[in-house]
Amino acid sequence: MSMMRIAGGSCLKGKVKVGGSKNAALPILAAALLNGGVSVIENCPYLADVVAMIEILQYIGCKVEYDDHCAIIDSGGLNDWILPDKLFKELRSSIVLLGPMLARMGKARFTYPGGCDIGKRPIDLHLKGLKMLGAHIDERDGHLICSADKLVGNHIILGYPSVGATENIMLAAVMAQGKTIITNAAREPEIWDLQCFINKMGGKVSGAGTSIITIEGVDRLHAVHHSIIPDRIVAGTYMAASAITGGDVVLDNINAGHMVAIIDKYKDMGCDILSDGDSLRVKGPHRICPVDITTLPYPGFPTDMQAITMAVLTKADGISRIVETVFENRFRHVNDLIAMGADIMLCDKTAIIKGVQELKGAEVKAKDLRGGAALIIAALAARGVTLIDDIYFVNRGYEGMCDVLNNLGADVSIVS
Ligand SMILES: CC(=O)N[C@H]1[C@@H](OP(=O)(O)OP(=O)(O)OC[C@H]2O[C@@H](n3ccc(=O)[nH]c3=O)[C@H](O)[C@@H]2O)O[C@H](CO)[C@@H](O)[C@@H]1O
Ligand SMILES: C=C(OP(=O)(O)O)C(=O)O
Repeated sequence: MSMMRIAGGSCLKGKVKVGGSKNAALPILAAALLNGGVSVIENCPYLADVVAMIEILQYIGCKVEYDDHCAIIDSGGLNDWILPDKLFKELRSSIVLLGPMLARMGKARFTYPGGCDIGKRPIDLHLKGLKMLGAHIDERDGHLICSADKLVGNHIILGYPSVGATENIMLAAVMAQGKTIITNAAREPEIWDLQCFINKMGGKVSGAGTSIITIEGVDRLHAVHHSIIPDRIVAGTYMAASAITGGDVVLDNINAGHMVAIIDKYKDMGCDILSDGDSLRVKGPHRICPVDITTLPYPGFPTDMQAITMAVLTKADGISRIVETVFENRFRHVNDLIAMGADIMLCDKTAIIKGVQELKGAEVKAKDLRGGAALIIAALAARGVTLIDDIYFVNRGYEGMCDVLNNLGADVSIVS
């Protein structure tokens, strides 16, 4: 297994070109099943989760070419309704294949999805929504068998604005008979990007970005060409790297409008942030100011930035509080930060972070994607060398992170 070795202490300076969003690319790859034809998807990041999603599409009969961040998918040959267990468990977004599979094949057999181990992550809202569109679901031997003679639009009120459930219902409803309304839908930018993709292939979806999404079912869709939105969490991670090292980093190819909650918080932390819409210049402060954060669905502060921002706050000039409201087990990075000299106390959903003068290098282990990224951020500012084991978690969400950080002046390498 690979480890990341980071010799801390460099002040990061330079430019980063931010790639396409993982969480937008994955449902859009799933949506490529719907048109039974060609989808050209640009700015598609080269990440472990994207590779797994492409392998699933190939397994069930699609032709896929992937080169230079462009995926070309021909879903005309879709011929299998049994989704491969091992690949399905490699990522969370495999579950959003269910909606398009029902729309195209009328059935699907699948196991429970994978993704970061940050809570129970049930799929009840997905299944309830699909049942309301006419799907039948049976559980047998650890597999779910889902079928529908036809899908019919309905009014679905989500008990929680789940990102994945909103996507799955949108995808199933695109070719359903009649109108579907999703109330209390997730409002994340990745949902808006999915709506753009669906509409470019001839779908009729409106309202993404608000909590009410309307889908008018259509009979057929056509070929589509689309470019994925920038990854706001990757951008936020390099913002954190600049903040904790007192650096001066320019983030190119971002959408500042998708990052308002993150930018506001990093300004409160003392960062000097200049934005011109699709680029951001982030200058880290001399001393980081403590802040209080509550993670919330969009447009609130994203849970995916929680661990990363906690790493920055370990060096703040005072006490910060972070309340994690989205996932019930997303503090697994805390003990490793403590091993690096951080002073953090956990009390149920709240982490109390007392800033310290200095972090020190240590041997630590990534437990999930953003928790792993948080350890990298802390290590950049720590005295001495940090070794981060199980670094493969980070490859699920960051492309070429070692090179990006070294280009900014860090001292990072992968060791076996
Ligand atoms: C691939 C992807 O896009 N992943 C993102 C997506 O995950 P994901 O789509 O899994 O996140 P959800 O919005 O569905 O989950 C939010 C909360 O709802 C709960 N829930 C969800 C579905 C369900 O059927 N029942 C239920 O109880 C979850 O356990 C969790 O506590 O949104 C999360 C919240 O912004 C992000 O952290 C993830 O990075
Ligand atoms: C939790 C995340 O991903 P996933 O939902 O794919 O596990 C994430 O991107 O931070």
